[in-house]
Amino acid sequence: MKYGIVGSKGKMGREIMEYFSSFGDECVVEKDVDHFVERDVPQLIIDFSSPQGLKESVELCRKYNCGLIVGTTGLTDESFRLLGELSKTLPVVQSYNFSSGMSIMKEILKAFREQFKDWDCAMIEIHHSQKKDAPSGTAKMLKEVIQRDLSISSIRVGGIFGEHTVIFSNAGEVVEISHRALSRRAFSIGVRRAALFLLTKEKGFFTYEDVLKGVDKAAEELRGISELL
Ligand SMILES: NC(=O)C1=CN([C@@H]2O[C@H](COP(=O)(O)OP(=O)(O)OC[C@H]3O[C@@H](n4cnc5c(N)ncnc54)[C@H](OP(=O)(O)O)[C@@H]3O)[C@@H](O)[C@H]2O)C=CC1
Ligand SMILES: O=C(O)C1=N[C@H](C(=O)O)C[C@H](O)C1
Repeated sequence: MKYGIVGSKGKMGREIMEYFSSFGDECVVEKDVDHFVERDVPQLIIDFSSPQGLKESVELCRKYNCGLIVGTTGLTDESFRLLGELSKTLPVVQSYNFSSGMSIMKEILKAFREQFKDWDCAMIEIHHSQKKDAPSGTAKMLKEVIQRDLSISSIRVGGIFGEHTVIFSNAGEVVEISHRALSRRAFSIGVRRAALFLLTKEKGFFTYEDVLKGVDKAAEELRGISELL
């Protein structure tokens, strides 16, 4: 596939380019703050930049008439308004966490949140020291899943790729539900799944859970990508 990346020189941008190139995918548009390269027309744009960068991604999607994958966190109401507008005519996949383990953690929390309703609850998220936003996008997303008010502690240290722990405790016990990314590959694998899903859609707003539900094995085999599963 031919794709473009906004945030191409960033940590995730470089990881995605490396992973996608192992499938023969071609990055034909690169965009950063002072960098723009256009080698061909992309079939989709991938945004791992900043809320400001996302505005540029939306403009690029209109220019190339192609879909958008958004991994950027710290999005504002205005960001979601722009994505909602775009999704009326083109497909958009947005997620604050493209790892499949995090989708499973969300399912676990959905299944058990009711049983923990009388327990205290708090969250800790730990990321590398260069991360700009706090709390992380994933922490905000998990808070929505848990459906209650809780405190989130954010730690920024070293090169940690991303750790999220939800703690339930009462006077006598503690239950912790944790996810830890062991490398950025955990995210880029999900981004490529989302890209293959996006290419089958004409328009609409989708989450990564929609991608996981909608990935059709037969269609994947037809495209020769069954090694992804
Ligand atoms: N959803 C998910 O699964 C994941 C999400 N993320 C999120 O992805 C985003 C990027 O993370 P990461 O790669 O670590 O960050 P980096 O700071 O390493 O990279 C960000 C990149 O975006 C570029 N950028 C920033 N603003 C603009 C703009 N206005 N226009 C064009 N380019 C811009 C920067 O360009 P320049 O260098 O020129 O400033 C840089 O290359 C963050 O929001 C992070 O939270 C990260 C990992 C997983
Ligand atoms: O900035 C990061 O690195 C990450 N950001 C995402 C977030 O804010 O939740 C996802 C992941 O934890 C890595």
